[in-house]
Amino acid sequence: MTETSLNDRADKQQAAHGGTLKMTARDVDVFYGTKQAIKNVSIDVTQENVTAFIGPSGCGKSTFLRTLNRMNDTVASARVTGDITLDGKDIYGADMDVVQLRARVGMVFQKPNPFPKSIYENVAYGPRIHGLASAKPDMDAIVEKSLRRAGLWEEVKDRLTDSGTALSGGQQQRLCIARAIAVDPEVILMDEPCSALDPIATAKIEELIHELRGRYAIVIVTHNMQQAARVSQKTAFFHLGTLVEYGDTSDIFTNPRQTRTKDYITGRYG
Ligand SMILES: Nc1ncnc2c1ncn2[C@@H]1O[C@H](COP(=O)(O)OP(=O)(O)OP(=O)(O)O)[C@@H](O)[C@H]1O
Repeated sequence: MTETSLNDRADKQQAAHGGTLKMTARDVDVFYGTKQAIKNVSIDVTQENVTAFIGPSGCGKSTFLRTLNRMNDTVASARVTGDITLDGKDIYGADMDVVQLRARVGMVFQKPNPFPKSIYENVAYGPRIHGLASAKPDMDAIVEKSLRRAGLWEEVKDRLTDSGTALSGGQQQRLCIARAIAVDPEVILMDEPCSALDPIATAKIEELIHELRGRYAIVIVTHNMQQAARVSQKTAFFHLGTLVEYGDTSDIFTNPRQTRTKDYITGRYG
């Protein structure tokens, strides 16, 4: 295929999705036992955009986020149906290596959860189990690069042997982001990453999200509509397990098409 036609194809893909398609979900249902938490959700996650999932408590944002790296597999009662792909490949397919998948689609949780180990070890652990570094200098380079990308290097470079749990909450969360980055992910899922942080630590994480945008496809669940407006380019509004509306963040917040979205963003419920 000529370079021109490859470019044409890429342009068309961009036009179709407002970005390069990274993950797709089609007709996804999630059940906990007999209770249905997600109903028929279809959405595209694009490379260049930060995608925010918003909606009232219990609407299924976290449940849906966790389908994107099969984190729901760890919940015995959870059952997922429908199709979810990463670079066109079915992530629920029999030949998908779940450990590999969770490195490619990393996750940062609501409460910072560093291992009770040194700062260095927190970052080096993943690359070690995935065999990404063959010698100490390689590992040192991965640890430094990951901490730099997470905006933490300057604060910790002289105390890499200190425990990760001794850092402030905001630093711990950036350490968890560095840990996700260390295994070279393609997508980073963030489940309310700032809800346990003060406003200054929150601002740093938001700044970091801006810096990481494009290098990684990012999906963030947030309760905070201002945060969604600040950090994302695409927003998905969930209500009672359904995806009510998905579009450009600017449209969702200024010109929503659905009454339920409008009611939520104007504070009528939530
Ligand atoms: N492990 C579980 N077992 C059973 N039900 C669950 C489980 N996790 C979530 N649920 C239920 O699934 C529904 C969706 O929950 P989920 O946590 O995904 O919503 P959410 O929008 O992320 O809520 P919040 O904003 O409060 O975190 C809720 O009714 C919840 O009670």
